[in-house]
Amino acid sequence: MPGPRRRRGRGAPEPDDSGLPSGLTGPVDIPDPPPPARLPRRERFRKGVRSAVATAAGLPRVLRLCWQASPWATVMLALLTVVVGLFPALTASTARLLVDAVVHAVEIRASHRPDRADLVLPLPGSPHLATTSTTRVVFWLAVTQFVVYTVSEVLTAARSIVQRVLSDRLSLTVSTMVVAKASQLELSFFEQSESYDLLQRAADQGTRPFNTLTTFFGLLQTLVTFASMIGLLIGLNPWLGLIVLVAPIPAFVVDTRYGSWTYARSRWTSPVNRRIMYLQRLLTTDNDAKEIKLFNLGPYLVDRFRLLSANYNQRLRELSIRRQLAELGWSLVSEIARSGSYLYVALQAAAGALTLGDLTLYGTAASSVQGGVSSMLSSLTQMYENNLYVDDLYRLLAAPTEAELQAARAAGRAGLATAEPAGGQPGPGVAPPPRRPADDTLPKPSRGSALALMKPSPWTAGGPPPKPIPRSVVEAFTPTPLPVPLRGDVVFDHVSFHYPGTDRNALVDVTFEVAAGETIAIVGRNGAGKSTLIKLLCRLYSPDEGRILIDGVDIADVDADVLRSQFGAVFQDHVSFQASAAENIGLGQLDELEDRPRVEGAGVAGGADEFIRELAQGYDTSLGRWFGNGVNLSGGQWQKVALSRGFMREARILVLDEPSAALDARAEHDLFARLRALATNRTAFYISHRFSTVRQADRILFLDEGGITESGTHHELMAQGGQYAELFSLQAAAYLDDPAGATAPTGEAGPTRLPPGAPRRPGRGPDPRPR
Ligand SMILES: Nc1ncnc2c1ncn2[C@@H]1O[C@H](COP(=O)(O)OP(=O)(O)OP(=O)(O)O)[C@@H](O)[C@H]1O
Repeated sequence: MPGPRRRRGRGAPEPDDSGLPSGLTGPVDIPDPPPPARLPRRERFRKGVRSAVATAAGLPRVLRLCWQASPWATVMLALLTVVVGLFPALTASTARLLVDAVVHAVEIRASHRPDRADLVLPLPGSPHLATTSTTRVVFWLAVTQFVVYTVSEVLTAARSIVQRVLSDRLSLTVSTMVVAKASQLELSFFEQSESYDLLQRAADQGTRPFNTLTTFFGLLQTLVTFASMIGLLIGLNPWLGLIVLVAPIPAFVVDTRYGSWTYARSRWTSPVNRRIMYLQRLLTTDNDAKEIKLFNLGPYLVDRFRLLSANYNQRLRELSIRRQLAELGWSLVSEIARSGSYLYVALQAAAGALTLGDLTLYGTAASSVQGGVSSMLSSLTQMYENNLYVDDLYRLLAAPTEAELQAARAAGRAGLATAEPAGGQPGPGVAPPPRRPADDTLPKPSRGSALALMKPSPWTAGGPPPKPIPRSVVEAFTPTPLPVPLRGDVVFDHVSFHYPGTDRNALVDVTFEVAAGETIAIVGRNGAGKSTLIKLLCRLYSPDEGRILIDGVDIADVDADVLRSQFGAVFQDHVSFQASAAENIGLGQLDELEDRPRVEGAGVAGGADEFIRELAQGYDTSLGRWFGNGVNLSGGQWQKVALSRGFMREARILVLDEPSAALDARAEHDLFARLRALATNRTAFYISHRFSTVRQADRILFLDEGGITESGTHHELMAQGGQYAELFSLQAAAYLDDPAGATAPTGEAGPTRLPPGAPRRPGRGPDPRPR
């Protein structure tokens, strides 16, 4: 089904749901999240049940994560937890026996009876009676109590150690999963601010799965303690047992309520938190320091950082204080119930209905049971709260990877029904456009559902994790191999594209063919779509419509890594790695990182060799000052290093996006000469605003508002007298100090006048100033 025609014009950024569309300005107050809808009692109950089920259902995935992190630590922690859970009952029973033995000894002394105690020994056959002195009994019971305490302490310490080990491993596993996942996602994922928030929440909450696990094991331990204690307590008085059981329930309700509030608040404040981190980065990295100082932005940014951080912390503090106060109120209710029942037992003991040992046992058991109930309930609350965060982790992990999306798109094109994966991927019943076999005629394919594939993913904004792309779809996809050796023919076949989150087409129906070995210059005014075209060629994004073919193979069907290994690229916003010069270049071909002759060869090709050799340690010199005492390079030198990295590969296709922006005229001239030499048998795409270089290309494509408006050699375009001719003349005139821009050098023929009637459109076209 044809998709809607997109507006051609400047795309407006999507409004940020946080109400703070800028990272630098806007209100610093964090508005309250919208109040949760007040649900009828029955609905609240249902919701509660659903939350409980979701919390319980979340447990197996946490256990799986723990098992993945360390199977032995998971098992050890489970065992130790259960064993440690038995000890409070054991300690209470020993204490009761000890107190009763002491009371017995005191009574014997007071009544001057012989000092003897009868012991019932649990031996096979009939109960065996042994007789000993009361002092001995007291002595051995005290020893037993010491042993019980000591073993309990040792086991508790062992559990803490295992817990620590598991926590570290789990944190590492989770953060590795998060960064690995981030590296597999499509570039489009990063275009949405919700994605960033989700990524940040998932990365920040690396310990949450572990908290769920410890809480769960804590719950188990409490259950064991609880079951053993409640038995002792009910033996004394069933009603007392009931009171201590029920008293902590209100505190649980308060806890649950605040648990979901805390999570809602953290979701709400996440965009603010991201802004705080952005400001922190601006203020602490050397790249940004120059402008921050020059424009004296430091005090403003610091102030904003302080205000945002203070508000953020205040919000968290408020919530925490409210929670503490509410919990305090309800714990007082529990305390009154506990003290009242203790008073009752004490009165019973005073009246002789219970022994002192019973009183001791009751004291311990009652506080243990009550503590147990509230700890079980708060464990459930914590598990519920942690589960909400763990959901974020799983929501991120469920985001389809680049490879999965490729498989889903291929299935869509082949007309296979795929299960509906949230996030706008093709679902059952999506009628994809018929894809034509690659041929020379290249009729225009119809608009299709591929647009839907790139829509912002609604699931990043909350809700249940998306349904994953079915394994069968992923496994059914077999990437098409590229021909070996690759020639490097490139065809754009009616390609249109818009960036996710915008409603403007960055490329509109772009069609052209490039023969292997051609050097193509792409020119056009700022924002015309030049870099976008290159990004699509490298498959950093997928076209909404149309196809891109390399040697007749649709790149949508090629494995992304295989495809990209055929490209040598330098981007406008290249990376300056804080690493040695050799590493900066060698990273262009990771498996050849250590191959120094090759690295140096690439350095020569990129024009960096000369100045690198003059550095103190040559190619081993550290570039940038983040780590160690490195050297800072000039913009042009960094660009030459990036260019050299692009030349590290034996790539069939070279993509240079404004490689000359920071180069002086001589350096650019040399670069282009080298490029021509290196590009023999290689296809090269060269984006530049410098027409003196551009004119040397085999062919020039002129882009305007996302479409190709002119194409040909320099001479052909000058003869056409179109936009290219106009802009070339403007730039040449600036060099020749001819403000009218009326004279125009054309190739080797020397300056000529623009053809009469050639359009002049001031304000359009690339920056005509000489660079
Ligand atoms: N990541 C992005 N998300 C949304 N819109 C984008 C993104 N990158 C570029 N655009 C928009 O797409 C259009 C084409 O941008 P592109 O970077 O391809 O232009 P360009 O011709 O390379 O410009 P320049 O000469 O300034 O480098 C512009 O309107 C730009 O605002």
